[in-house]
Amino acid sequence: MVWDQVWIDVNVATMDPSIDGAYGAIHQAAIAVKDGKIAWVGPRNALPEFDVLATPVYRGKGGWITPGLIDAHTHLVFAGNRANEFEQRLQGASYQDIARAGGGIISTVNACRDADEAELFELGRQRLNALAREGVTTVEIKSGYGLNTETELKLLRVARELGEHHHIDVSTTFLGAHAIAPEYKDDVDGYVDLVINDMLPAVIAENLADAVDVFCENIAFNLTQTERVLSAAKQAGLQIKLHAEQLSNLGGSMLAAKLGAKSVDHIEFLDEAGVKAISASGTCATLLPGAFYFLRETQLPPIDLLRKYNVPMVVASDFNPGSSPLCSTLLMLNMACTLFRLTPEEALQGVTLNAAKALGLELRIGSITVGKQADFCLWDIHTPAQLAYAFGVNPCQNVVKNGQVVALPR
Ligand SMILES: N=CN[C@@H](CCC(=O)O)C(=O)O
Ligand SMILES: [Zn+2]
Repeated sequence: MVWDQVWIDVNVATMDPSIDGAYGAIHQAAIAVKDGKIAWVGPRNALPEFDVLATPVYRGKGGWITPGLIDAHTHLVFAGNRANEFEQRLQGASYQDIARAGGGIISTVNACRDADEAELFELGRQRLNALAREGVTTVEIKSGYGLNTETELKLLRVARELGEHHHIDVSTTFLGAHAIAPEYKDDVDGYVDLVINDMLPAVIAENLADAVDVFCENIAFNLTQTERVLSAAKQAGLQIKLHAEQLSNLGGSMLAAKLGAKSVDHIEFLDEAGVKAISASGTCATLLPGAFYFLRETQLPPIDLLRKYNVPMVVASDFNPGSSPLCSTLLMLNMACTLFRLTPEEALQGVTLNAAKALGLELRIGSITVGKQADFCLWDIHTPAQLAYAFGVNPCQNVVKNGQVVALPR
């Protein structure tokens, strides 16, 4: 047997639900890789004979291997920063006050309209490097800071180019309905027409989006407007997801469930009826502890209800300049446990297999399973719980992407 590489002297948290036990763990394990895929995984003493002269063998010194981490909700391509609003909020202004006064998302929109693609690409590359150092191998990147066709296309082109020039795979999401463009502040439905009839066709023509998202909220788009955009996206064959129940309960998650959304995101104000609806539709619940922590204006999401109805919980950074300027998926693991009381295993599921589900990629990534893409990380830890337990000293030792050991950016 000749494989491309073999890993031994490791413990493996496969995150594969078909393997019994916490984390789908295999202790004293081995992994074999062939043609960019997982070819074999199991106990070291069951590893089939292989040609040791022809096969590179990596020793993990008893560390743990997990699937490559997936950050399934980011707004990572943006220019400018909103530290001034951070100061305003610390002096008593709310996120909604600032948005209603013409700041918030619109502040970043102005910066993005002025920025060129090269500047946006370099900013995005640095942020992807930060996530890559923490073992992230797939990232979702949304647009939503253009609010005109030209700039929404610019942001999505940059997101696509980042995926082409970085080892991290990028899944892109069109979020033209992120806020009402200043030019349409008195004609919201007119702006929704622009999103559906002008932006969406242009995004599709250049194949720039894998999914479409909307911000359904009292400072953004109501249920009717949200349904118009998501229905148009579905009709065009794109996956849909929704920023829902972040600051209030408009019933966005119920609508998303009805339309078969891959995920509803934030959901701090989600109620039991909404949880039952997303459970029935197989929609994932994307938890964004960074926004909860940074804004401190919302309430805890209904974790016990999500558990009760077996809703797949996703954990993501929501990295963006306004509500979650926290570019760290490892920090989100810690916050998912310390703030939202997830178990370390639930949190790790949230950045592996469940995150893959939220992106429609669970057949390809998210667990260490024979036939899946060989995306995995070696960590200098004694138990997988350490990934959520401690923060600040990065335990990531090696990253394998598509079966290639990658040189992590310094
Ligand atoms: N709430 C909507 N969108 C982002 C925040 C965007 C911003 O404030 O720039 C979020 O997911 O939190
Ligand atoms: Zn977001």
